[in-house]
Amino acid sequence: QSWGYQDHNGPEVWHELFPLANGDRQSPIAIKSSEVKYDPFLRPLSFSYDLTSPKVILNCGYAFSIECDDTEDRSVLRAGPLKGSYRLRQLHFHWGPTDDYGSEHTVDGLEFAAELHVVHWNSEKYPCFVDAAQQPDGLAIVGVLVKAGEHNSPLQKVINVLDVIKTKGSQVAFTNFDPSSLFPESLDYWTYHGSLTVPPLLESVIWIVLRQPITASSEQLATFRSLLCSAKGEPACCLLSNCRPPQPLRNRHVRAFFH
Ligand SMILES: NS(=O)(=O)c1ccco1
Ligand SMILES: [Zn+2]
Repeated sequence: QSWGYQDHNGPEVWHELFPLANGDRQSPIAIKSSEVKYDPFLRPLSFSYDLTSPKVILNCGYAFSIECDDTEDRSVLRAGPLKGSYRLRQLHFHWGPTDDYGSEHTVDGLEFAAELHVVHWNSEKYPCFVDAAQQPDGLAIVGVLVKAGEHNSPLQKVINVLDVIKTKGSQVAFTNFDPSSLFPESLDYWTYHGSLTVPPLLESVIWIVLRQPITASSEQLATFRSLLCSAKGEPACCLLSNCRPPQPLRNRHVRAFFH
């Protein structure tokens, strides 16, 4: 694709090709816990994931993603801030060049080493992901902050295959994996209306950012950075960072499930 995360094609110039970049419900955002509002009508998150939904792990050039079979309602996210049920589509990570930053959402000015995104689409209202991605309530993405620290063993299953998908466009079978094995113990969350954080930056996402970070070791985080954004046969170019900085909140409020 034409865009990326380097100076010549990164987040600061995405607006030239994708005008939504300057929209009024862009993601990520800087969450300020003193400005969120507890909402007693928010419900606990409810998810049910089928181990066999994940099918392949893909190096898409700007990240690696675990792509799931979303041809039926086998793995879904419900309740929380959502109306209806949202079908699991894919999960992927964002990271930075060092352990000091790499998350997309920040909390009280704190940047985390990485961030997991678990992407779902509103399969009750829309026929497919691409249609849902055009609607204001089409997508629900769970964001999980990743702190540098203890080794993360469920994550190691993912990391072990990254050497087989080093170059952009490569993929390998990846199944029998439970995405919720990557969730923290607490499902406390903040929620707000935002967008995809990569082009085309569509403003169709109900964001659900978990308050409790998970950890990953420095070695595990370093493996993310060893992925290449170049295709096989091209000069090697490491994917050192793929995080978009926080965007203006504009006329939005962040609600909290907890208080
Ligand atoms: N980074 S993200 O989760 O907003 C996303 C999902 C699909 C494209 O971009
Ligand atoms: Zn993402």
